[in-house]
Amino acid sequence: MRRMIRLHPYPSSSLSRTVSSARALAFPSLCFSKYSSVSKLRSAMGSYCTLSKGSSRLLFRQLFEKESATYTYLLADLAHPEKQAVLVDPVDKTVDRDLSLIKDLGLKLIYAMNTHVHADHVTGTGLIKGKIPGVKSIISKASKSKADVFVEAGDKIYFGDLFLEVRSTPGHTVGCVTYVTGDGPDQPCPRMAFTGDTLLIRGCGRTDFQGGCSHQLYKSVHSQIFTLPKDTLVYPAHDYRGFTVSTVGEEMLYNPRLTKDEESFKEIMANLNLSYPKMIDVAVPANMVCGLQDLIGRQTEPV
Ligand SMILES: N[C@@H](CCC(=O)N[C@@H](CSS)C(=O)NCC(=O)O)C(=O)O
Repeated sequence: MRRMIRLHPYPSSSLSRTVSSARALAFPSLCFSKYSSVSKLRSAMGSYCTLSKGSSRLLFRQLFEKESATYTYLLADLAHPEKQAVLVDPVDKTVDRDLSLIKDLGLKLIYAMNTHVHADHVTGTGLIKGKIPGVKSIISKASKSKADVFVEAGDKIYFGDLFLEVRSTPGHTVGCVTYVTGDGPDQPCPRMAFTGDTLLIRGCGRTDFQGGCSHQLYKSVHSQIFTLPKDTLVYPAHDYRGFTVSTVGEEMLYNPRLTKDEESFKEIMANLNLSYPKMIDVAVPANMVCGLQDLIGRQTEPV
């Protein structure tokens, strides 16, 4: 069953904002020598969509936590009277920074959501709930973790009049989901996919613990992410090499793992030889309760 998750129902507002140059910011200077013309490059990467009302009303920030190389994403609907906002994959160590930004920007945080049960850092969700009591935590039902709201494929998570659609993308963990900005005239264009650890830039999440499965990850990426428009922006939960954003079209062309056939992919994944995340024994139990166990006894700055 598809559900719409909206904490504060309100009538839609009419918009008369001028279209900004967000597209130029998203695609600063794509210029690869193998493409002899702009049109060839465009057909490989996906044609540009017309900027929507949703693009100008969306406030978007990519935030970084350097110890675990984790990205947290802040999204808000600036056209909504309350400027409702969500945080995707907050980290405990950077909660104060994130909440101070939210305060500076005059946003109302309504959801702290996770793409999955992380193994390398403790989620900031528990701390955030302690500091801003109305905030609700969100995670997938399949994660079997504790949270206020459990989501499944097809659910829409509203913040103001904008929404994130839930796509089930297991493989790195059983409960991994990808949150994708809405499809519609008043939603951001190009779309944005918050892929967690399912799809990384020129890589993907490991599949050797937490119910990981290479076959599932391959299927998830090909059926749930590579079927999005090619100009969809890909925002992962981690990057270890300094990349910040990619597109579906770019990953379909250049991802060294997911451009392979499934058998070759499985072989690559079986031979990654990565050491276990340093924090795994602390992070997984903490994240199974959305970081709430850490609340007691922790010294936190009031926001
Ligand atoms: N060295 C880091 C952990 C690095 C790591 O294993 N990253 C994960 C995502 S966090 S569980 C991963 O899937 N990496 C895929 C890859 O190809 O690097 C630490 O000790 O925390």
